[in-house]
Amino acid sequence: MTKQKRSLLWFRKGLRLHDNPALLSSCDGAKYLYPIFVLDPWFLTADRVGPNRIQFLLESLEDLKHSLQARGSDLVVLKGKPLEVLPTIWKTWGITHLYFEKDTEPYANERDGQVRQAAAKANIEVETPVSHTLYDLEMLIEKNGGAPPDSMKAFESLLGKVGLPAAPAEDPPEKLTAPGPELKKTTGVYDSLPSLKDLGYKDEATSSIHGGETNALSRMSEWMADKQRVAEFEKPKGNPAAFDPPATTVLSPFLKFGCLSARLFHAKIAQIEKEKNNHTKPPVSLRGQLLWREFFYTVGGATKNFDKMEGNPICRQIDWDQNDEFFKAWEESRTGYPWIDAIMMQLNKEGWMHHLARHAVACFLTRGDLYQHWEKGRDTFDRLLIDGDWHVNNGNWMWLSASAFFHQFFRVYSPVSFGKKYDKNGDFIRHFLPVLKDFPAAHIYEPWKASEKAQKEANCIIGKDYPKPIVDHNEASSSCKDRMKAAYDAGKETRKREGAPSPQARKAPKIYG
Ligand SMILES: Cc1cc2nc3c(=O)[nH]c(=O)nc-3n(C[C@H](O)[C@H](O)[C@H](O)COP(=O)(O)OP(=O)(O)OC[C@H]3O[C@@H](n4cnc5c(N)ncnc54)[C@H](O)[C@@H]3O)c2cc1C
Repeated sequence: MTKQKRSLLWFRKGLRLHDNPALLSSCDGAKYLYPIFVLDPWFLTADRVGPNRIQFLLESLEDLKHSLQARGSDLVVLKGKPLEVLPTIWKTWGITHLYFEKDTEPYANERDGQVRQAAAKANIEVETPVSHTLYDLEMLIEKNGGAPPDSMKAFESLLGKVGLPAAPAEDPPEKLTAPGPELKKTTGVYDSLPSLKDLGYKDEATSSIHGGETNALSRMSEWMADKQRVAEFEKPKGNPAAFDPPATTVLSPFLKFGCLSARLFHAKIAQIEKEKNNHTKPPVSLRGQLLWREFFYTVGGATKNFDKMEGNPICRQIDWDQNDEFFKAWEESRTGYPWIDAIMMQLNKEGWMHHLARHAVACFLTRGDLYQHWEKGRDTFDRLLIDGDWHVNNGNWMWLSASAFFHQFFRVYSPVSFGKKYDKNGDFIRHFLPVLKDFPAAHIYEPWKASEKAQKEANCIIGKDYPKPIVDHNEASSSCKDRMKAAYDAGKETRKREGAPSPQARKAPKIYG
C-alpha cells in the first residue's frame, strides 16, 4: 500500500500565497499539509539583524498565518536551529514530502544542503522550486557558458537569448489541505507569534514600513494604478530626499522576504509597458530595477568570495584604512555633514533609504571621503536595512566603492551639493536631524559656516550640539582619488606580473555617478 502523502511546507522567504509553486506542489494529493516557519536563532541577534527587520518579519508571518487560516490551513511557528527542529517534527508528523523555495545565500545554501541530507536519510522526498528570482539562476549561468556575466550589458544580452521570465504560478485553491491532528500535540509551537521582546530584543522597532503579503500587494497596486508613473520611471531621476512619500516604490523589503513575488511585479510592469507605447527601458526603467536585482543574484551566486575583497576575482584590491572613529561617526550620524548624517539617521530609524541616498553614504564612507573598507559599510547596511539582501547589498557596495562593476573612482559625490540639488531647503535634514531644524536654508548643508550669532539663533552650536565636519571634503576626496589611482595602478602591475586577467574596467553606464 502506498504511503499517504503528508507534506511539510517550510517557509523561509517567499512569505506569500501568490506565485508560490512550493505551496501548490505541497497541496497536490496530500492528506495533510503542515506549513511551518522556524525562527532560527542565527538571525535573531541585534548584532546581526536589527529590530526593524525582525519586526517586519514577524508582521509578515502574522499576515501569512491569517491568510493560511482563512483557507482552512495554518502556520506553525517554532524556534530553533532548522537542522534540529525539522527532523524532530517530521518524525512526529510522519512527513513524507518536504517543500521549500530555493535560496541561494551562502548560509541558506549550507543549511539547506544539510536539511536535504537529513531528509534523504529519513526517506523524505524534497522539492525546492525557484520562485525568489525571476529566473533559475543555474540555468542562466549555464546559458552564459558556465560563467556569470561581467556587466549589466552582458546580462541584458543573455536575457535577450533566454526570453522573458516565466509567468507567476496560479493562485492556490480557496480551500487548502488542513494539517493533521498530531499538530495539537507538538511541543514548542507558538500559540501566537512572539514579540521582539520575547525574542530577546531590547530596542523597539521604529520603522513606518510594515510587513506582510497584504501590504505588499496593496503597495504594488497603488504604484501600478498610476500607469504613467510606471511607464516614465527612470533611475537615477527621482528625489533621494523625498521621504513622505519616497520617490520610488519601497517594495524592496517585500521582495527581500518574498511577501511580493518578483515575477508578479515584473509581469505587472510588463503589462503596463505593453499598453504604453512610450515607456523607459532597462536598465533605467522600473522593470530594469528588477533586472539589476537579478543581475546581482546571478553574479553573486556564481562568484567565489563575492562578499569579500580578498579572494574575490571581480573585486579590486584596495588598501582601505581602518579608522574606527571615522567608521563609528559615519554609522552613528556624527560626521558633521548633515546630508550624510540625515541619511544614516533614516537608515537607523526607517531601515530604508532611496537608492541615491545609499550612493551618497556608501561613497562617503569608502572612496569619497573616509577611505574605510566597503565590507564594514556593507555589514552596517546588512544589519539595519529591512531589505538587507546578501547578493544585492554586496554587489552595490562593490559598485559604490569602485571595487567592481564601476571603475570611475574619480567621480565622487559631494556631501554638500548633491543633496542640495534635490532639496534646497533641507527639509530631509530638518526631519531626520531635528537638532539642525532652525538653521536657514543657506546654512543647513554646511552649518559650520554659519556665524556664531546665526548658530545661537538656530539653537545649535556646532562642535557642541552637532559635530564639526570630520574631514574637509575637498582635501579628503582628493587624497582618496590619489590612493584609489595608486591602488588601481598597483593592481595592474600585480596582474601583469602574475599574468592574471583584469577585472573588466568598463565605462560606467550613464545612469550612475
Ligand atoms: C550601497 C548600496 C547597498 C544596497 N543594498 C541593498 C540591499 O541590501 N537590498 C536591496 O534590496 N537593495 C539594496 N540596494 C539597491 C537599491 O538601493 C534598493 O533596492 C532600492 O533603493 C529599494 O527601494 P525601492 O524598492 O523603492 O526601489 P525601486 O527603485 O522601486 O526598484 C524596485 C526594485 O528593484 C530592485 N532594485 C532597485 N535598485 C536596485 C539595485 N541597484 N540593485 C539591485 N536591485 C535593485 C529592488 O528589489 C527594488 O525593490 C543597495 C544600493 C546601494 C547603493
